[in-house]
Amino acid sequence: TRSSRPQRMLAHVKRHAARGDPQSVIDAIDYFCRHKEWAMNVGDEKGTILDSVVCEVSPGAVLELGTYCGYSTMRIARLLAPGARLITLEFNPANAAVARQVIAWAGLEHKVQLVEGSSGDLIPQMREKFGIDSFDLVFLDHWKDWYLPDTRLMEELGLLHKGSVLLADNVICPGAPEYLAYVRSSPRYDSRYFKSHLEYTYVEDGLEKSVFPGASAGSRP
Ligand SMILES: C[C@H](C[C@H]1O[C@@H](n2cnc3c(N)ncnc32)[C@H](O)[C@@H]1O)NC(=O)c1cc(-c2ccc(F)cc2)cc(O)c1O
Ligand SMILES: [Mg+2]
Repeated sequence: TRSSRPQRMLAHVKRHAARGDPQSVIDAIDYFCRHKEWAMNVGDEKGTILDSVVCEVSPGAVLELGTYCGYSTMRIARLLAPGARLITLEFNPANAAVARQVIAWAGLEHKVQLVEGSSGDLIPQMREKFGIDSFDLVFLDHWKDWYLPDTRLMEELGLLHKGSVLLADNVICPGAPEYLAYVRSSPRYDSRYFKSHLEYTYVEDGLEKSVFPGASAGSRP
């Protein structure tokens, strides 16, 4: 049967990127998406904003929702300190299979735990299955109407601590209006919008960075 776009992207990586060189894998995917076939990676423009937030937070524990082909997984993992961990969740098995190979080609598999399944099912298992107490950084890039329920779930499970940072892709395109309204209005978050463009296009999009000041915030009279 005909190959999928993620499979063609992986073939392009294997042909043009150097094993063990994350930047060359990132560059190969950006080239493929800009000059051959558009794909929904966070991309190079929003990717530099993601990089700057990762460097600023220098997280010990990161959660990514929506791996897709592993592009943002690599952008984050390549910047992590030794011993820091990135858990990424992907519920489409075909996408997960491509992402595993992309991450391995970049030589980052020892920093990344890719788990197949739905965020709604897996987030409640973070402690028992992965020994994670809380996350310093969460990158939300899965179904856009799951951003809010999953954020509420992480709050309720105590997976966010004072200073935890939520970084959400696509808050304009395709858009996550309920999530935006929540993080921008809730006294529980200090939220800031980083204006950019939809990956590989001139359409407006951006990232919303929301810092969780702590469970006590917003509950004081
Ligand atoms: C949702 C996808 C990304 C991946 O997320 C996995 N996923 C989902 N829900 C869950 C879950 N609940 N748990 C775990 N994984 C989960 C899925 O299988 C995809 O592989 N991302 C997008 O749809 C996306 C779309 C666009 C886009 C923009 C303009 C257009 F004209 C067309 C498309 C841009 C972007 O930047 C995106 O990020
Ligand atoms: Mg996205």
